[in-house]
Amino acid sequence: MSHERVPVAVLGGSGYTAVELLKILLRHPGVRIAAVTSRQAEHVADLHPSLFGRLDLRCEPFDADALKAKGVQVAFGCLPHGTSMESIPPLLARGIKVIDLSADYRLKDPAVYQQWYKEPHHDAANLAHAVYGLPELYGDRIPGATLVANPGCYPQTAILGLAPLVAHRLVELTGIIVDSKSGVSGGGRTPKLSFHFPECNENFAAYAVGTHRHTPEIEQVLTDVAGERVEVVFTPHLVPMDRGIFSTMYATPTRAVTDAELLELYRDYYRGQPFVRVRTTVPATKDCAFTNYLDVCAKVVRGGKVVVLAAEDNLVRGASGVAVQNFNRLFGYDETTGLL
Ligand SMILES: NC(=O)C1=CN([C@@H]2O[C@H](COP(=O)(O)OP(=O)(O)OC[C@H]3O[C@@H](n4cnc5c(N)ncnc54)[C@H](OP(=O)(O)O)[C@@H]3O)[C@@H](O)[C@H]2O)C=CC1
Ligand SMILES: CC(=O)N[C@@H](CCC(=O)OP(=O)(O)O)C(=O)O
Repeated sequence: MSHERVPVAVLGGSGYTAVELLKILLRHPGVRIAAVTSRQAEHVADLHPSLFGRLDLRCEPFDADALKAKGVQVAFGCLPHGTSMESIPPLLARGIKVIDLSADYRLKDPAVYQQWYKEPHHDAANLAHAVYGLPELYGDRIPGATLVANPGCYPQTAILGLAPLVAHRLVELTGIIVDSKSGVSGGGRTPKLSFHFPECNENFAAYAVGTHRHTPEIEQVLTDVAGERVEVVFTPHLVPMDRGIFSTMYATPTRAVTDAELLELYRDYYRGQPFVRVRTTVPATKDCAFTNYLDVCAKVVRGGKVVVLAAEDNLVRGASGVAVQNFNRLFGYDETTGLL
């Protein structure tokens, strides 16, 4: 298929997901970066020296009319949740599609959003038609979407790690344990005390125990996959490394299973999916670093529990890579364009 390059905008240009996205978009043959918005009136390469000589563009303030006038067809929202749902409605109203990397349009029920995000949802109208952008599960819904809610970083490891098991009811659907670890870039570039070098270096700790806002996202999608309520205990940890997420999931099988059966099950479930690698060996964050791959391996251990191990790069597969996967589906490109 031959395409004109699609003019795109990146919102929240100074952040980590934005720079990762810009690097991918620069090597995408079907994209023209028409605008980068930021509250900082800087050249993009001054905010991100790694883009020096690669992108000659000044950041501009967010203005939906100005983006429309530039012919922007799709905006990638790299903004914090809360801010995102303020910026997105004027874009949609002007016919600009949006791939939102924030969590604002992931949870179907605004009351659940308020419960876990501790603020009311302000855009229920657009929430109602947002498509959850996890291509391996909802790929068919993406081409016709106007608003794609890019999935969360931790949730992708848990959802893709557990989906084959819950889809086949091979494990009990409640009490599944999701024990996750993230590198510090998972917290973004905006400074915060716990990400300050002396605080997190040589340190390892859990946070948001029992309260992390990715819990309802994981449950919402796995419940959809199972067709019955799934409940997880999700505990995130901060690891003193730059990037990567590793999740270990523990589930109780509903009948005796073997490693060979699990391998077959996962291979079948992800057949034809270019970015999920079903492994026979234990994955590691370095195996997926700087790539859009999510590696997964399921094993039966002593006592009969099933243990699932999943690894990804939080900034690529966890955010900007999967956003481009969604872009490819929206605009009819091969799913892997720009990503291999
Ligand atoms: N980091 C990760 O691994 C992942 C992040 N995400 C999500 O992607 C989004 C972006 O994350 P990330 O890039 O890490 O975050 P960063 O903190 O690195 O960047 C966010 C950018 O948003 C802009 N911004 C911040 N506050 C405001 C505000 N009040 N009003 C307007 N703009 C604001 C800033 O850009 P500027 O100063 O240029 O205006 C800032 O650089 C978030 O919603 C995050 O939850 C999703 C998956 C993984
Ligand atoms: C290490 C760290 O702080 N991680 C972040 C992940 C945030 C993130 O990226 O959230 P979304 O995927 O929902 O946008 C956190 O736990 O809040």
